[in-house]
Amino acid sequence: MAEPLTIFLAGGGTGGHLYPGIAVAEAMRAVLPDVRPVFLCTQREIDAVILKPTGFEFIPQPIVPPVSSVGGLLKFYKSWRETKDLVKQLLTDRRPAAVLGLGGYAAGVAVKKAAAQGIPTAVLNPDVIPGKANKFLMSVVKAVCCQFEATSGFVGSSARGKLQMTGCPIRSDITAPPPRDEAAKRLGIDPMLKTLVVTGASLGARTVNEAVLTMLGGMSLRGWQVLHLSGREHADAVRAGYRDLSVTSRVIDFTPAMADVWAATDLAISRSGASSCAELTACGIPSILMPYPYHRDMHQKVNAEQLVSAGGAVLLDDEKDRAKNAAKLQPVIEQLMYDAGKRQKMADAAKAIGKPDAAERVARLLVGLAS
Ligand SMILES: CC(=O)N[C@H]1[C@@H](OP(=O)(O)OP(=O)(O)OC[C@H]2O[C@@H](n3ccc(=O)[nH]c3=O)[C@H](O)[C@@H]2O)O[C@H](CO)[C@@H](O)[C@@H]1O
Repeated sequence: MAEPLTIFLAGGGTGGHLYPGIAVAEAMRAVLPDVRPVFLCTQREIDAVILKPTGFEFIPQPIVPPVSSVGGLLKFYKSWRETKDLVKQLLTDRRPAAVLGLGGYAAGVAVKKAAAQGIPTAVLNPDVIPGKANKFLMSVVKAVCCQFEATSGFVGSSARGKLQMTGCPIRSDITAPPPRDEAAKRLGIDPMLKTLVVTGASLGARTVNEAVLTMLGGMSLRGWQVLHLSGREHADAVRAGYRDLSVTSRVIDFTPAMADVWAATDLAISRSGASSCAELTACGIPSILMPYPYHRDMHQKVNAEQLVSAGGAVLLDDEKDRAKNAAKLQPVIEQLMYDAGKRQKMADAAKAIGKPDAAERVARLLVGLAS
């Protein structure tokens, strides 16, 4: 009997890196049932929280993020060396047929080492602007899987030929959404009310949470409820915030059931990480995007601009100040909440640039590289 094809998926540390990998792993199984995806993730708690329920094998690497201080860099180099030893062993023991980098600091060692050994490699690049790890890896990989055409303006001419506009892979249950009523029931929200979803991605976003709570203190929500995905770290503060408000709300710290969430969403306030953008467009959801304001390259803002220029979203800079953010948010929300026609136009525009089959495209590419 032929041995199953092992494929390494390297990266982690946030949902934004892991979920596209999970989507590709699921799609590879559909293309080739005896493929064996193995995740080389990080030791962060969120990685285990996300990967355990999938049933896919995962191996945490000792890698830590590079922090720009002498101590931080020393820690990073030490963890890089330890990760190199682990990866070297894994490449020998498990003999993967291909390696996919999922972006971020936890992808670098495995993709680089595999490429040096002649194993076919590719990276996912779902943000418009490639991150440091992807820039570092573009010269060694065979393919760079992108979500946005605009990425070609941010890479050198040698990498440009490797770009493939696959889209950002999305979990399969999200692209085949359940009926809205059933989703609302499972989420514990009222199916008769319209739903404003607030999300700061898998870890939550304190400034987004605070902006929304402050805004809600100054308005009433006729016919609407709020489903607030707070992030684990911020759940207590957000729950306490709603106690003082007369708003129908449900706070969930983190849920893997995003298919239910998006199926029940009428309007979203969201960060603009790559997967959030991919899900909002694939599902056709009108949104107000508040990009993460602390990255030097402001890549979430550039992601958001792609949805805005298509007409599917409104961009609102996060001023890192709850009162200023709330004051800017309120008129935009009020206008969209009570203008169903405008929401529908935005939903259609978002959907027009969505790529719901991205996972399958990347899976086929990877299986092709591996065989
Ligand atoms: C702060 C930061 O540096 N974030 C980066 C991180 O993604 P980060 O994880 O912050 O954000 P993304 O939008 O890419 O992904 C969030 C994912 O978490 C899921 N989700 C969210 C809440 C929840 O309760 N349950 C759940 O499953 C969403 O459905 C989505 O799939 O990598 C992305 C890809 O390089 C970048 O674009 C982001 O800038």
